[in-house]
Amino acid sequence: MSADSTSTTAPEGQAAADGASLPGGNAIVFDHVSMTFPDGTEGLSDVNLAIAPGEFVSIVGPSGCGKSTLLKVASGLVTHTGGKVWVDRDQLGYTFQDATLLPWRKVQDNVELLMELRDFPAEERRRIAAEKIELVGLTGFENHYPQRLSGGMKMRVSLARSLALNPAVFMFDEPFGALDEITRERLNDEVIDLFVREGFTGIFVTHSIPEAVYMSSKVVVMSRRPGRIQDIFEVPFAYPRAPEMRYQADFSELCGEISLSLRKAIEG
Ligand SMILES: Nc1ncnc2c1ncn2[C@@H]1O[C@H](COP(=O)(O)OP(=O)(O)OP(=O)(O)O)[C@@H](O)[C@H]1O
Repeated sequence: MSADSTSTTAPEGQAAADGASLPGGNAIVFDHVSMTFPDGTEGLSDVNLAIAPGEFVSIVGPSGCGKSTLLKVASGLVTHTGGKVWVDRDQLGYTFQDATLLPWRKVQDNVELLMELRDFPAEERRRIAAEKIELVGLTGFENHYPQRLSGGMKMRVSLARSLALNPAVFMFDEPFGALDEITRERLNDEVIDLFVREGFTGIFVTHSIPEAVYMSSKVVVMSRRPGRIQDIFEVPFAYPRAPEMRYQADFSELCGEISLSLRKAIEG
């Protein structure tokens, strides 16, 4: 069902059980969205952004500008105070900076968690979990507890857990910020691989401009708080992407343009 978290009824003909019938056929639409927290802090102001199915959009912006708030508004974790949000919340996947695994559950049981909450039959849960565990390269680790996994492996479990519900829209809130560079680059490639194979729409918050360009079909730069959309950059490189792309002149040039925009955002 399409969601407008102001809980007003969607205009006739726009309520949608699938992304195809969201406004303009988009997978997610922010229409003049603003968000003021109860203490009066303005998190977002007049955000307008439409993301088409199959796009991978990274969001960069000054610290505290409202990037996480934007994802939370989309997922319904917080309710926006103005405008409209359109997204099919039944088909949302979400990974956070912290893998948020339950320490007392083995890998298999962590991956089954969201399916359990949705009452999937046990046999189906096991089958889908095995499939997704294989997809993220963790076959053989099903019976390990999170404390025996590296940071990168924990993130893979978190990805598998979200992938189990086959999300049409997958939101990533700085998922690899705490990892070392090599692990981070490897996971970048794995997410791109999943994106190409699974065909979801991606929204990826990061502080790293090269990571944003490497992953995305578009990079959105937000202004400083209250966050607005300041600039949108098209990324002209085809998928799948080769790690060497990071050393190409046109890649560096685009990173430079985005960096300039970000500097303007920070300076206001
Ligand atoms: N519950 C809340 N009440 C009041 N203010 C809040 C609340 N949650 C977040 N904020 C404020 O809203 C602003 C946006 O926060 P948000 O976490 O979305 O920023 P961000 O761009 O993701 O930051 P960072 O890049 O540092 O992770 C910040 O100034 C933050 O302090």
